[in-house]
Amino acid sequence: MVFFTVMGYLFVASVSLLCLFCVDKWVRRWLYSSSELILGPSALPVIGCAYHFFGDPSNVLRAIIRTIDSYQDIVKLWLGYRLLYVLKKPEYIEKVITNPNALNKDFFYEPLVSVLGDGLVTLGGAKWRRHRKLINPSFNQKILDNFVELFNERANHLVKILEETVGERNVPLYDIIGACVVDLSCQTAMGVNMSIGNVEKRVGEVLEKLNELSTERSLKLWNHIEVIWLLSGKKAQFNYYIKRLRSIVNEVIQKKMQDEDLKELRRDESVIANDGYDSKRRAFLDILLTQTDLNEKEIRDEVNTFLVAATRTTTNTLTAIFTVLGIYQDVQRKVYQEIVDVVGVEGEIRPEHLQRLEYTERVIKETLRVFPAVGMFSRYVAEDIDLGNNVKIEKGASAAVPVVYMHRCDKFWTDAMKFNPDRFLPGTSSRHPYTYLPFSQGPRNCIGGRYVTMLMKVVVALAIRPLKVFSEYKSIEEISLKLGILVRMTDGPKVWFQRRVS
Ligand code: HEM
Repeated sequence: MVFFTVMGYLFVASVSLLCLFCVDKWVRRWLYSSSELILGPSALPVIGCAYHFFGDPSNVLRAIIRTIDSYQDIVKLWLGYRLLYVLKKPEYIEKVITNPNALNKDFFYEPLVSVLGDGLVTLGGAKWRRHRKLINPSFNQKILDNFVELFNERANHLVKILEETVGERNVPLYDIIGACVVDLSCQTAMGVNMSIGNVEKRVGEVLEKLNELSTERSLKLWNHIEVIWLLSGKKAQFNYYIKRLRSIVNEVIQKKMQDEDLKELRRDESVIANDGYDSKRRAFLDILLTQTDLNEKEIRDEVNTFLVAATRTTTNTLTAIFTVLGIYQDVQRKVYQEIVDVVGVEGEIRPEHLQRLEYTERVIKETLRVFPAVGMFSRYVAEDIDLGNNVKIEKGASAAVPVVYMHRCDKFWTDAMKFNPDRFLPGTSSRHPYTYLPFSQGPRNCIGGRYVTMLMKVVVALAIRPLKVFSEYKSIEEISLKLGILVRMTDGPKVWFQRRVS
C-alpha cells in the first residue's frame, strides 16, 4: 500500500516537472533558440550542466577552470533552468559589467541575501544607486588617511600575536588575521571599539560556518531542494548562525549609538542636511546613522554587508600575502628593504609613506592576481547586450566573470603561474585592463579597494620589519584552492615566523 502511495507521489512529481519543463521551454523559447549559437558543455534536462561540477570544493574549482578553458571567448552553461554565460574575453567583460542593463546581481547571490541582507553587495536598481551615493563619501582619501593611525595600532597588536607564535610550525594564520581584521573593520569603517566581548572571535567563527553552509547550498544541486535542505539539518544550522550574526550586528549598532560624537552629529541638523564631506563624519556608520531617510532595517543590512564584505576577503588576501612572502624569500627581502628605506627600522607608518611603498603594493597586486579572494562574480542581464562579432547575451540570462581563470590564464599573462610583482611596474604591459579584476571594475566595483590596499600595506610592513615568514610550499602551483563564496587555500597556509636578527 505504502509502495503504491510513494509511486503515486513520484509519478505526479515527475509529470509536474515535465510539464514545468515544457512550459518553460515555450515561455522562454527566444532564450533557448538564440543560446544555441554559443557553445558550452552538454546539458541534461532539469539539472543542465551542473553534473559536470559535482564534488568537493577544490575539485569543483578545477572542473570549472578545465571546462571554461576548453571553449572560446564565451561559454554557455545551463544550470537547472538558468542560463549563464561565462565571459573569457576582456572586451566582453568590459561591455557587460559597465552596461547599465547589467548592474543587478543574479541568482548566485540568493544564498548571500540571507547572510548579508539587502546591502550594497546584493541590492539592485535605484535602491543600490541611492545607497552607493550615500556611502561613497565615507571612503574618500581624507577619511582613509585618518584611519592610518588605527591601522598602525591594530597591526602592532597583530605583530605581538605573531611574535608569540615564533617556534611554532603551521601557524593558524586565517584565524589570527581574521580576528585582527574584524577588530580593525569595527574600529575604522564602523568607528566602534568592539575589542570587548570577544567579538572578533565570534564573527570569525560565524562567518566561517556561514561560508561553509552557503557553499554547500550553492554547489550541491540537491541542497537547492528545500525539503532536502531542511531534513539534512543544514537549514537549522544556517538559521542559527544567521541569528548569531544579526545579534553581533545589533551589538555594533547599539555600541555606536552610545558614541557621544554621533549623538552630537545626529543633533546637528546642518551636518545632516549638508551633502558635502564633513570632517566629523569619520566612518561609514556615522553617515548611515545620521541619515534620516534610511530605515532601521536598511542600516542593519548595510552594517551586516560591510562586516562580511570587508573581513573575510581581507583575511584571505593577507594570509595569501604572508604565504607568498614565505615561499619567495627574495621577494620578502625586497619588501623588507623597501620598508627600511621608506619608513626606517622603527617608527609608525604615515599616509605619505604608503604611496612610496611601491614594491610592497606590487606584491599585493600580484598576490591578488594569483589568489583573488572573489573568484567569480556575475550579473543579471535585464536587456539584450550586443557584444559584437554576432555574439549577443539575451535578456533574462546571467553573465559571469571568472576572475580566478582570467588571472591565471597564459593568454593574458606571460608565465601566469610565476609570481612576479614586476608585472605591475607602470608602462610594462599592454594587457587589457579588464584582464585584472580583483576588485571588479565599473560602477559596481569594490567600494573598499583603496581602504583595504592601505590597510594591507600597513599590516605587511609592520609585520615584516621584525619578523621573517617561511612556508612549507615551494611554489604557488603547489597550493590547491577551494571554491566557496570566496576562494581560499584548501590546506594552507603552512607558514611559520622567526624573529629577524639585524
Ligand atoms: C582584499 C579585499 C577585498 C577584495 C578582494 C574585494 C573584492 C570585491 C569584489 C570583486 C567586489 C565585486 C563583487 C560583485 O560584483 O559581486 C566587491 C564588492 C564590494 N566590496 Fe569588496 N573586496 C575587498 C575588501 C572590501 C572591504 C575592506 C570593504 C569595505 C570596507 C568592501 C566592501 C565591498 C562592497 C560594499 C561591495 C559592493 C559594492 C557595490 O556593489 O556597490 N570590500 N569587493
